[in-house]
Amino acid sequence: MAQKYYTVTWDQLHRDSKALAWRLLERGPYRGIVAITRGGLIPAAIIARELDCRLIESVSIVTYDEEKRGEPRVAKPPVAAGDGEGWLILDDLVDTGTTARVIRALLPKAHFATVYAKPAGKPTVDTFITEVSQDTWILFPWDTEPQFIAPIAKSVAQ
Ligand SMILES: O=P(O)(O)OC[C@H]1O[C@H](OP(=O)(O)OP(=O)(O)O)[C@H](O)[C@@H]1O
Ligand SMILES: O=c1[nH]c(=O)c2nc[nH]c2[nH]1
Ligand SMILES: [Mg+2]
Repeated sequence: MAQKYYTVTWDQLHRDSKALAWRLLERGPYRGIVAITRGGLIPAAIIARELDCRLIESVSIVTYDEEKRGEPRVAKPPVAAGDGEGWLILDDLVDTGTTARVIRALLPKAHFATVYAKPAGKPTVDTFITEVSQDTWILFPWDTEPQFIAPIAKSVAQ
C-alpha cells in the first residue's frame, strides 16, 4: 500500500480532465470514447463534453478476484469499439499498468489516456496530465468525504 496521499477534489478533477481534453483535441477527432469502469466514467463524461463526442462505450476489468487472485478478468468487453481504430480509451489513472495492458490487448489501435499516472504504468499510456510517485495513493472525491481535523496547535501539543 502507498505511504503518501494525493487528494484530488472535484474541482481539481474537472480542471485536470479539461487539461487532458485540450491535449487530446490536437489528435482527434475520435469515433467514440471507451470509458474504463468505474473510475474512468467521470473523466470520460467531462472529456466527452469538451470533445463534443456522444458515442460512449464501456469496458470493465476486474483485477482482484477472491478465487483467482491477481488474474485480470474482462467483466464487460468493449464490443462497439472493434479493434479500437479511431477510439479514445479513458481512465482516471494508471498505477501498475495491469488494467491498461489488458485493455490495450482488446483495443490495440485505440489511443489510451489517463488523467493521472504513476511511473510503473506510464509506458502503457499514450497521454496523461499529472504524474505522482509510485508510493503515492491518489484519493478521488468519490472515495472520500470531508471530516473534522483538529487544529494544528492541538495536534502538535504535548
Ligand atoms: O494500473 P493498475 O494497477 O491496473 O491500476 C489502475 C486501475 O485501478 C483503479 O481501478 P479499480 O480496478 O480499482 O476499479 P474501479 O475503477 O472500479 O475503482 C483505477 O481506476 C484504474 O482503473
Ligand atoms: O483510488 C485509487 N487510487 C490509487 O492511487 C490507485 N491505484 C490503483 N487503484 C487506485 N485507486
Ligand atoms: Mg478503474
